[in-house]
Amino acid sequence: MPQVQLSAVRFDYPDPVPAATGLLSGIDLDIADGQYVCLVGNSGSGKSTLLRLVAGLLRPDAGIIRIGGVDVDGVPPHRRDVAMVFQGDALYPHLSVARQLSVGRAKTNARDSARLSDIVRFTRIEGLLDRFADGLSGGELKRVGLAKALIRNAGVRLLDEPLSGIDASHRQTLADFLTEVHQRGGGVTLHVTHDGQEAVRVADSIAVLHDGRIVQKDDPGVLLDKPEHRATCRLLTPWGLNEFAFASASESGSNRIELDKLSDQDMDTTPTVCILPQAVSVECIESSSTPMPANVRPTLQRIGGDRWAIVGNLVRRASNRFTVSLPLHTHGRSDEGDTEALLRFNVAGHDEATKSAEPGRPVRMVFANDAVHFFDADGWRQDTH
Ligand SMILES: Nc1ncnc2c1ncn2[C@@H]1O[C@H](COP(=O)(O)OP(=O)(O)OP(=O)(O)O)[C@@H](O)[C@H]1O
Repeated sequence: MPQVQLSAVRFDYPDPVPAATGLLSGIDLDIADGQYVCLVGNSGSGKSTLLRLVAGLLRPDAGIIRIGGVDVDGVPPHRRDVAMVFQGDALYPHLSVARQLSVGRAKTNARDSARLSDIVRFTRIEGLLDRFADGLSGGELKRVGLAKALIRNAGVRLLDEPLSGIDASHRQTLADFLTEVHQRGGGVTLHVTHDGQEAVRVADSIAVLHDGRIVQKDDPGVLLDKPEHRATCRLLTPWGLNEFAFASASESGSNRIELDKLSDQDMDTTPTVCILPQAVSVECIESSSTPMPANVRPTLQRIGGDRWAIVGNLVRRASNRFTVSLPLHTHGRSDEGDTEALLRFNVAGHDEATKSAEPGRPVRMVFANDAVHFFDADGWRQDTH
């Protein structure tokens, strides 16, 4: 039963980059036996560090790590039933790839040989078996490192960015192979990636690491429908996420919400509104109407109980991608006057109204309730709107 549990795990390197909370400041993560979990987070958020803690290459400052229900504090890496693929894989430079794959392995039986040849085929390293590690490209090293880890047949597979540096045409096959290895081998796979879309494709469950904690762990569908933290939204919708500062709601409640430009310094300290680009339709307001004036603050308006609309000027369309500009005030700097700030708003529309929209005209974008998410100043979901 190689389930993996981290409880209140804290870790900082001895000379940490100054941070308010520390690198890993209280990780709670529960991975059941049989689960394929992707850990997503920004670069530098501590994903590789977390894998190293589970592997036993680092020791937590506080908290407990259990593998198969057993506290593994003080248990060395080779006694933890884990196999790890590192980002920059460490291979022996003076050994052929074929020898690297057999290092540390007892004599194989027929079943092991069949497994080995599957791994060699799916990682596409047949042509590399006689080569030495120090002559391999980054992508080739990655595939050999992956093969070496998978051959170990451990109960816990720790994969650090296993698909980065792999050709686009091979990524899907290799991703499918990783899930197949997981299904056949059982146990736990913990796969680190900064690519939210990769995570959605391969994982049973996605854990989002932000600010030293796991802010959400759930089925990919749940994360996409109900992101509990804006980090989830940002990581799982890296392209085309429309994010604004929440400027104000009207007195009558929350049916009209004024938006503002989200500046880089306000990214993590102000209430925000995220609008997903999926399932948005763009309607022409009137073919003869002139573009919207620049001094109108963009307003998100509820239309009916389950849809929202916002008006902007269509500036460009390419295939189904639209760029709509919203004239914005500069957030919090009213003393500087109404600076016209244009924001690109990308949508993916498919219906007839969307197809007839022409650049240079005002348009109304309409989206369903579940495409709009509100977050408080600390980034947590607000369901009151
Ligand atoms: N040995 C070390 N000593 C000191 N600081 C380190 C060490 N290794 C990593 N760090 C720092 O700890 C932070 C987290 O690093 P880590 O590699 O865990 O992040 P990551 O989320 O995996 O990033 P990426 O996605 O860019 O690989 C980074 O700021 C990194 O510079």
